[in-house]
Amino acid sequence: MGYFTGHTEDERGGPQFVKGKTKIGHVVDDVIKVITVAVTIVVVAVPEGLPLAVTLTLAYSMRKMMADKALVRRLSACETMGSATTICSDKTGTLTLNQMTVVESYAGGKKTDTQQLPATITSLCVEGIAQNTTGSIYVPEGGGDLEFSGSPTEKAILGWGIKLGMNFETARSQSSILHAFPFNSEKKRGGVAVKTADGEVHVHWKGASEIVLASCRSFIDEDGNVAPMTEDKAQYFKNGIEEMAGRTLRCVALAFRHYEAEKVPTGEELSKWVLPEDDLILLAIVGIKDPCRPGVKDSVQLCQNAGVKVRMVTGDNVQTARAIALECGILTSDADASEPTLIEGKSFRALTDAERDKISDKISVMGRSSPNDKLLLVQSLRRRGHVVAVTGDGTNDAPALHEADIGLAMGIAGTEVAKESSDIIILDDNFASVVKVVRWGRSVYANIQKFIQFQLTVNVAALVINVVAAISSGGVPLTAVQLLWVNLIMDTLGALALATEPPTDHLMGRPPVGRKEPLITNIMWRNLLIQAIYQVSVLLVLNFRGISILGLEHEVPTHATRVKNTIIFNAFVICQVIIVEFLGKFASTTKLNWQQWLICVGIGVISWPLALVGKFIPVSKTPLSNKLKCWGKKKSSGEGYTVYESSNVMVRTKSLFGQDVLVNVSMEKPTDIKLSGYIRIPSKTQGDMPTLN
Ligand SMILES: Nc1ncnc2c1ncn2[C@@H]1O[C@H](COP(=O)(O)OP(=O)(O)OP(=O)(O)O)[C@@H](O)[C@H]1O
Ligand SMILES: [Ca+2]
Repeated sequence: MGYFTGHTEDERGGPQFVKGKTKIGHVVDDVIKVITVAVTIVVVAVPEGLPLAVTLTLAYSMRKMMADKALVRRLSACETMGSATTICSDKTGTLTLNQMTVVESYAGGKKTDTQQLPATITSLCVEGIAQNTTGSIYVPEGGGDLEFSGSPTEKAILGWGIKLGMNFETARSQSSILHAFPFNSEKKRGGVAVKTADGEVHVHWKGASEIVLASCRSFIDEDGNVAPMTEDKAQYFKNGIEEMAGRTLRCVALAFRHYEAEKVPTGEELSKWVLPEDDLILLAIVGIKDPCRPGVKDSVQLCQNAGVKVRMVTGDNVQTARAIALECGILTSDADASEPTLIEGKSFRALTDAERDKISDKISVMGRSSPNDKLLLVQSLRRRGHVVAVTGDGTNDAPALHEADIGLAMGIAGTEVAKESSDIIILDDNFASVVKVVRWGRSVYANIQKFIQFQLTVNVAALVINVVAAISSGGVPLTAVQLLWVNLIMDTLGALALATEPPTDHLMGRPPVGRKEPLITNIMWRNLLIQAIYQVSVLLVLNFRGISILGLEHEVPTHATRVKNTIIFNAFVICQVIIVEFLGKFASTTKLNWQQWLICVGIGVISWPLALVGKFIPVSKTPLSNKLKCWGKKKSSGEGYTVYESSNVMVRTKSLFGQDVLVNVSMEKPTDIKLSGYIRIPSKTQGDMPTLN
């Protein structure tokens, strides 16, 4: 506008546009210039580096997390993990070592030493142990230690069998298996029906001690005779279990019953046979030691300091769970150990959804839980606004892993199905690695925040300077090339630099962001405004008064303007901590003398103490975005978060592996700037991309 009304000046100081005199070619040239600046300003204003930065920081941390024994399957899970408010962990294998040995046993109606057992008990126990197992024992040919295979619990029980004098091969050959019901976490027991050499049928059961005990009608006494399970005796065994469990032991009971051979189904029917599970005769109860992982206590403490509540959800006995929880610091004192802090899966299951929501927050330990109870707990916690991370290993943990905000599967003990439904696989099954994931997640979140703050500052400053200058004088101090260059640097180098910042310890010293906090916090707004205002005011002063301030009045006007603009550009860039000496002519800058350089550096350097001083300005707790509601950007407000229009941006970018990917950056929740979709665009060469949702 100013141009066509003759208000702008050309390089010789005369009007640039004189009606009838200025050539058409000139006008087109100048119009193109104006359009270039306009387009540049738009390019600068759009933070198109954001998806790149997000992808970069996620991909970078993903690679680093591999070293910390976490395999990330869904990229955005790392960032979500940073805002986790609670972790529901398994006990066996995650908090404990999963190295089990039988250290105590009840058999023959009392606490025993394996040596002095009557032969009837030993032979029945051996039969049950050898046949009712999914593990096996291998005897190395040249002698040496026996080799056990199977789950740790199975191995421990097989080991106890050896102590009883069992010879695995012989015991296996002495009877034949008719039908088996493999152990599962739902029923917490496994059984097998065998036919002995003399034609008898025995049904052996092995499983969670108090559950098996409840179906026993008799036991074998110290003389090897079957004796009825009186109330006294049942109580005696129960006390024994409680006492062992109280010392962190995991209790498994062995029982059997006779069955009429003629009643055993044949042919087709046999495979559908439901093994009889009542009227059992108790053979033995064993206490298995599975020590806490060293360092677990510290990891739990670390989580607590970070405001992340650790909960234990285990299939094990409530008392065992309690003892282990006390040992690793999930429970702090015996006083805690009452409902609902310590709860049994059964009672939790029996509640209604509303009742569950009332207590779920308080639950620290859930014992004797089935995989479905885990799911119920996760659902309830999520309804309470928690960001829930869940660990799981079994096939039927899949629903809970799926439902959780972050599902963590165990790499060693985990089944394929569990891994398939998880977001992250913990390769060494260790709880400490879970905590490391939290740390990485927080660092990812912080890096994205830093990048946004950085970009917004630069964008705001560049825009304001140019717009103000353009409106008032028609000329822009930062040219299109300069702006594009700055933009390039900001978007790529800025993304690289900030995305690859490693996590620091102080990340674990503050509470999690949870669901409610906006992505751009008030602190960020404050820092951003301070920097932007400083840069804008200094640079604008330079722009309008620069020539006199710098003492360039006596220079040729064109040169003076160039020096001034160069200073503005340099100061601007140094404000973003980047030096542009080598740019030379390309960005239409000229050589500066050392005093002029000093001014640039000086202006840039002031940004730094300013950032420190800024930290002392108090910031209100209510997110600024809430205060800005009236601006009409808001579409609807669900519980705890705000939904903005144009919430999804599909961006094409390159992954770290060099493939073209489409990234769907969802900004539905201010806390959740995340890759909600990640589609690989097929290319001829496909590297080993992680599978993403
Ligand atoms: N192979 C097995 N045979 C018989 N009983 C078992 C076997 N494994 C476990 N048990 C019994 O079942 C109980 C619960 O097992 P479950 O698989 O539900 O939990 P877990 O996976 O061992 O524990 P967590 O949930 O903490 O990982 C154990 O306390 C034990 O008494
Ligand atoms: Ca940009």
